[in-house]
Amino acid sequence: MAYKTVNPYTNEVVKEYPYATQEQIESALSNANDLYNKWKLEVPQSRAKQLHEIADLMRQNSDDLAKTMVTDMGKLLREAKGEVELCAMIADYFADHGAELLKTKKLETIATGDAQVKKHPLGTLLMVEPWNFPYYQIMRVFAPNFMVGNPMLLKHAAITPGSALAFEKIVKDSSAPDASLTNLFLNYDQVSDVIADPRIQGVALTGSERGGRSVAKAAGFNLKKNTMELGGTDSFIVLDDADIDEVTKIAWRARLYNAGQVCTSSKRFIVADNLYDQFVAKLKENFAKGKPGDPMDNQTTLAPMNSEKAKDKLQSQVDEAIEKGATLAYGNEPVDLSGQFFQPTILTDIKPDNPAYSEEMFGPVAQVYKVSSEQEAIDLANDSDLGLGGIVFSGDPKRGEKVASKIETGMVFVNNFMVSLPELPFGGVKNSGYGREMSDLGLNAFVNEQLIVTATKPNMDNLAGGLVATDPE
Ligand SMILES: NC(=O)c1ccc[n+]([C@@H]2O[C@H](COP(=O)([O-])OP(=O)(O)OC[C@H]3O[C@@H](n4cnc5c(N)ncnc54)[C@H](O)[C@@H]3O)[C@@H](O)[C@H]2O)c1
Ligand SMILES: O=CCCC(=O)O
Repeated sequence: MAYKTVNPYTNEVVKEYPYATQEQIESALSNANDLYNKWKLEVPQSRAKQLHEIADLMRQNSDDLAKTMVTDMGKLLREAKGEVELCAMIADYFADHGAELLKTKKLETIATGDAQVKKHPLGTLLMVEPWNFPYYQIMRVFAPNFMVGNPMLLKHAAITPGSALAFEKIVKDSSAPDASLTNLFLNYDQVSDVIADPRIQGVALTGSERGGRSVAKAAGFNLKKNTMELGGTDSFIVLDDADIDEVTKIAWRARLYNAGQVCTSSKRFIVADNLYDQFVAKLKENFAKGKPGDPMDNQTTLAPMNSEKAKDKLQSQVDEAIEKGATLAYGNEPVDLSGQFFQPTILTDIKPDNPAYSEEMFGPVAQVYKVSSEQEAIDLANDSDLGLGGIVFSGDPKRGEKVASKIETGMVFVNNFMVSLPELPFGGVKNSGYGREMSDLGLNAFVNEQLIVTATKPNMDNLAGGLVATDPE
């Protein structure tokens, strides 16, 4: 069995699903292509009502949807409900603004005729998604592309099949056409085959660098447009004039939210030397407060990790970091529960030759670095192959903004927690990937921006310097 829900709190195997059959794949591609041929003749506004309906259905079914996610990958129930609400907000946002953002743009030109860029759908897309936000990752691609008119096939993570089916059901229960989103339990070879199919016109992946490289290779070989939302080692810079009380209220949340399994979690805290001791002491105090337990229980504040495999990988990264010279400032004790719990852990004194310096740790482990100048903080933040997000704290927001603009990542927040909202572009640089999701940038990721220049009759007068054949006479 290929796709499997294993509850990471109880370790119970809840349900298993086989890989998709060739017939299922062919039927999904064919139905999606038929829908594309229908949608391309319609205006985006005609889909807004259906997208609002999907938002409403998500809100009405929030409890069940949230519980499905908790069973699949173990996040806290109240965080799961927050994720469902964010999905509904994203759907509402693109339903309200999609048509306006996709409207035809007129261009000023010396060419003969009226020039305009029209935005057409591209065709069917394949989205390949990870388990850490089982619905939100889908919705980031689904809502904008539904408005554009691109039908979608979903390949979700093998450990979150329940969430994949629940999202698909919401779409099918709405008045949106069934082929708007089809879930397929694909294996990696089937992913490559689907990408190669001429009916697929784009691929959106969120996941690891390794997964990204594989899928981008197949997309590149087949000349399919693609976006890659990959990992991060985001820094949280505390400048020497920062308000340490405000900083410490945010810092632990920025690391421990979703059991630390967030691409934009603050993974490297880079702290000015005058505030370092206070920062580490307060981080330890806050990390010690987590109450492990059943993620369905509202009293629990420390959720299990998503799987035994993920926990084992994090444990081996922490063990190696310590073996190679890092100081264990807090944590790394076993949690006395049978689920996949990892005690929040703080590592310091990590030198550049320690593998932990450059690896992404995808769980509740914070690295803290001491720096003696603003420039040292910037250099350390940029000394990474990844470039997703980041946070800068300063008593002077203008100074914080200046430092933020020197950080080589796709997103930086000054004096606050990073938030993801439909109107804000999301994405990274370097090995964190390329392209953006959400906002107008995400909406335009898979659009044919078609130039049309309309003249009433030919006029050669204004073509001097243009690429035209020389007059034979
Ligand atoms: N930038 C972002 O928006 C973002 C968001 C969430 C997670 N992430 C990153 O995702 C990673 C955690 O997720 P993961 O480890 O499950 O990622 P992963 O790359 O293993 O899996 C993500 C998806 O890609 C599929 N996949 C992986 N390799 C593939 C291959 N060779 N062919 C076809 N499909 C393949 C998986 O089955 C899954 O559906 C972390 O690095 C995290 O930072 C990034
Ligand atoms: O895990 C990555 C997405 C989380 C976010 O939107 O910040």
